[in-house]
Amino acid sequence: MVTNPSSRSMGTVAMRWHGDSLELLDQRLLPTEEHWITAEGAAGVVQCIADMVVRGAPAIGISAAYGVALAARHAGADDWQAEVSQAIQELAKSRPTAVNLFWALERMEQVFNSCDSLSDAAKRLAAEAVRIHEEDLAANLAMADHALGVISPVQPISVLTHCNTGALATGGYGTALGVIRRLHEERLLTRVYADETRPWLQGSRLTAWELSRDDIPVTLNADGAAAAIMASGKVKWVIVGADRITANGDVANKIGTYSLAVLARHHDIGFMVVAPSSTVDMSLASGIDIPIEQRDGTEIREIRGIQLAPAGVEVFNPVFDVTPAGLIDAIVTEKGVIRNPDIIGMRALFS
Ligand SMILES: CSC[C@H]1O[C@H](OP(=O)(O)O)[C@H](O)[C@@H]1O
Repeated sequence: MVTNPSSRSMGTVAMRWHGDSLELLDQRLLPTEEHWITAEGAAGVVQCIADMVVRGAPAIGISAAYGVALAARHAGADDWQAEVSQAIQELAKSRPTAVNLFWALERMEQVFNSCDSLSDAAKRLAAEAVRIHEEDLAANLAMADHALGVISPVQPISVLTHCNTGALATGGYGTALGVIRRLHEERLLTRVYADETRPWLQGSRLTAWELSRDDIPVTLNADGAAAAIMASGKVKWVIVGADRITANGDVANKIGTYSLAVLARHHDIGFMVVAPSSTVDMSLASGIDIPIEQRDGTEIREIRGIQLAPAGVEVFNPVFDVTPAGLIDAIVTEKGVIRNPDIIGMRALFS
């Protein structure tokens, strides 16, 4: 029996699996509209990932896994192997930076390679996608436990976060936002400062929405205000997610993360990265090897069709940057914590 893991996670969810169809909450429309899209087969999932209906490294991987399951479900009896293979290839092209996508597709491909009939593939690929989803939720809960051990606050603290790493970006609960959620549950959180996260505004549109829904105290700030917030002594930790972590502990995350790490070091504030092991890519030696997605300049020139800049002005829009391991105090995964990450610490946990 294929279940919907989202039904077991508390509160906000990004996706709903029904055994034969996948619904995605359209994150482009939040916070003003809660609209669910039914993905039209694997091609529909590719479109939803590329257009950022669903986004966030773990959520992309989970959605892609469901996309492969849908490909098997919709495949023709004669050509099912070619159709599923093709779907895996198309899904792999949907976004380049978050390694969770490729990790999930590899897991699905392994199952697919051992299937001997279409009905076997349809059943087992759906079950594997659900497992990937469930494991991600469990990893988030485990990471929150580990992170609390690192922070070990004796009294409530305020923290600063960037982008959206919550239930919307994952299989549920969240990575960095899961840690923040746990601090709140333990009454150890005074307030979250949430960077608005230009240009796509994951912070203002998604994080502020998620936290407000759960009555977690949040103050939204322009990205440029982070330095002043840190200088004021208000925050003890900067807590962020990741899209890819390389063998030496370098971290690709939403554009603007690197500058936060520099600022945190200057102000002697802890800098924590929270990500499941599916975000770790030990095949890349360092962050310089990470493919950084460049998105269309329209994301900076306009907001929802409203012109913000001279039409056609040249735009530089890399949507991720790389934070060098040396600026990170702790990488928290469900397998454990790497303090002051380097290749030795990474290998100790991931090889
Ligand atoms: C726990 S999500 C990791 C990550 O995904 C976000 O990117 P995007 O919204 O472009 O998919 C961001 O970098 C988050 O930190």
